[in-house]
Amino acid sequence: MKRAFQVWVVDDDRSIRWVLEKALQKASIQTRAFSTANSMMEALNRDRPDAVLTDIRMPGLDGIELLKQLQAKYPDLPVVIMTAHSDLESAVSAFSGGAFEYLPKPFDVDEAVDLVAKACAHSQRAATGEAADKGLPEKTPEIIGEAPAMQEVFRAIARLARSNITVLINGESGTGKELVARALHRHSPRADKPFIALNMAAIPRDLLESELFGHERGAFTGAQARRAGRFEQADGGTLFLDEIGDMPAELQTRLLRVLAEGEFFPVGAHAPVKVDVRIIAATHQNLEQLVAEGRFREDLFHRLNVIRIHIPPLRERRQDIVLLLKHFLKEASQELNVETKTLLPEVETYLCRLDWPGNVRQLENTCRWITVMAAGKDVHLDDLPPELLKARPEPVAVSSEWQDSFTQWIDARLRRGDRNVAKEAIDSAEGILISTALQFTRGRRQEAAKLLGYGRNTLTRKISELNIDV
Ligand SMILES: Nc1ncnc2c1ncn2[C@@H]1O[C@H](COP(=O)(O)OP(=O)(O)OP(=O)(O)O)[C@@H](O)[C@H]1O
Repeated sequence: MKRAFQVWVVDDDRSIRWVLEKALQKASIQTRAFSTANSMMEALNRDRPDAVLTDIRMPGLDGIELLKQLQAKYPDLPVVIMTAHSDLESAVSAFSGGAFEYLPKPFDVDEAVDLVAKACAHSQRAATGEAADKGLPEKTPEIIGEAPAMQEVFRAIARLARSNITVLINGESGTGKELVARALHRHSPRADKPFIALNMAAIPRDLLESELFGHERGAFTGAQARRAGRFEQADGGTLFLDEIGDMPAELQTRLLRVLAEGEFFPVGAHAPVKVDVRIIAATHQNLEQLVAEGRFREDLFHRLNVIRIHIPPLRERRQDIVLLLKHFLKEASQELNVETKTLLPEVETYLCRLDWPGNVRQLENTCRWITVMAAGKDVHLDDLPPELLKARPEPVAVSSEWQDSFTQWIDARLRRGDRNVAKEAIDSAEGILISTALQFTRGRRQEAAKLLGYGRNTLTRKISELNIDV
C-alpha cells in the first residue's frame, strides 16, 4: 500500500492551522502543525515531511528566513507559501532555485489541499536536485495586480520559477507580456545570464534572419564584420520573441530546427553555432487560428505552447485600475521630479469605467500626461487627455426597481406589526451584498471585502454573524 503523504503546516494563526489540518486529514494527508518556524526547523532534525506549507509573516523566524534555511539545507523539499501578493516577490527571490508553489491569501481550502497534494507528488518524483545558489536577482519593475486573473499569472511565475520550460504568453498589446517574460527569467536558474528581447513585428523581414541568427563577415552587401545574432547573445539565458505570430514562414522553419537541435548556422556561415537558450514567446494573436489558416506552423506552435500564460486585458480586471493609476502617478512624479498628482474621486471612477484599449501601457502614458499637463495637484475631469474624455462611457442606469420592492416589503412588515424591522432588513441586505460579492470574486474574501468597502475582519465577522453560506 502507498504510504500516506506527510505535510507540515507552519502558521502563527491557530484557526488557519486548524482549518488546514482538518482539510488535509480529510484528503488522507498526514499533518503536523507548528506555530513557529523555529519549532519546525528543530523537528526537521529528526524527521522529514513530503512538503511544507508555510505562512510568510510570522513573529520570530519569519517565512522568508525559513525559506532561505530550507533551501540551503533541504533544496528538494517542496514548499507551498501562503502569502498576500504584496509579499510574493520577496518570497520568490528568497527561494530562487528551490521548488515551491504559491497560494495567494485568502485561499480556498480545496485549492490549498490540491496544491499540497501536487507538491507531495513532486517531492516523491524528485530523486535528486541541484541546489543552485544564485543570490538575489536584480531589481526589475514590480508587477501590479490583485485581480484573480493576475493572481493566476503570479502563481504561474512562481510555479515555473525553477524550470527552463518554453512559455507562450498571450495577451493584447500593452497588457504586460514583456514584464511577465522578464519576471519568468528573473526567477529562473538563468537569472544571471542575459534576457534578450526581439519583436518580430518591429524588424523588417529581410533583416530578421540575421538579427536572430547573426551573420558572417561578407555574408551580404554591407556585412563588414561578423555579428552575433540574438540567439547567440542569449546563450545560457532567455530569448523573448515578441509578436511571434508575425514571424515569416521560412524563419518559423529555422526556429523549429534550432529548438529541436540546439544549433544553427549564422547567415553565410559553414559551421553551426551551438546555443542553450530558453524561449519565451508572446503574441496578441490567436495562434490556433493562424495555424488553422496555414499562417503559422503547427509543429512550431506545439513546441512553443508547452505552458501558456494568458494575461487578460485591463477591462477584464478593472479592480487593478486604481492600483495601477496610483503606481504610475507616483512613478511619473518621481521621474519628472514633481509632486504626485491626486485624482479626484469622480476622475478615478471615470477612469475605472473606461475600456483602455491600449491596456496598461495606455494607462501608464495617461499618468505621465496628467503629471505634466494638469495644472494643480488635484486632477479634475477636465484635466484628462481629450481623447479619454471622448471615450466617456454611458452612465450606468440606476434602476429603482429594487427600491420599490423594498418599500413594499417594509410596508408589509409594518402592517403586520413586526418589530426590529430595520435589523431584519439590514441583515438581509448585507447578506445579499456579501454573497453576491463573494460569488463575483469566486470566494476570495479579501477582494470581496475591498469591493464592498469592508475591512477583511469585518467581512469575516459578518459572514459568521449572518450565517452566510460560503
Ligand atoms: N501589471 C503591471 N504592473 C505594472 N506595470 C505594468 C503591468 N503591466 C504592464 N505594465 C507596464 O506597461 C507597459 C507595457 O507592458 P509590456 O511592454 O510588458 O506589454 P506587452 O504586452 O509586452 O506589450 P506589446 O505586446 O505591445 O509589446 C510597460 O511599461 C510595463 O512596465
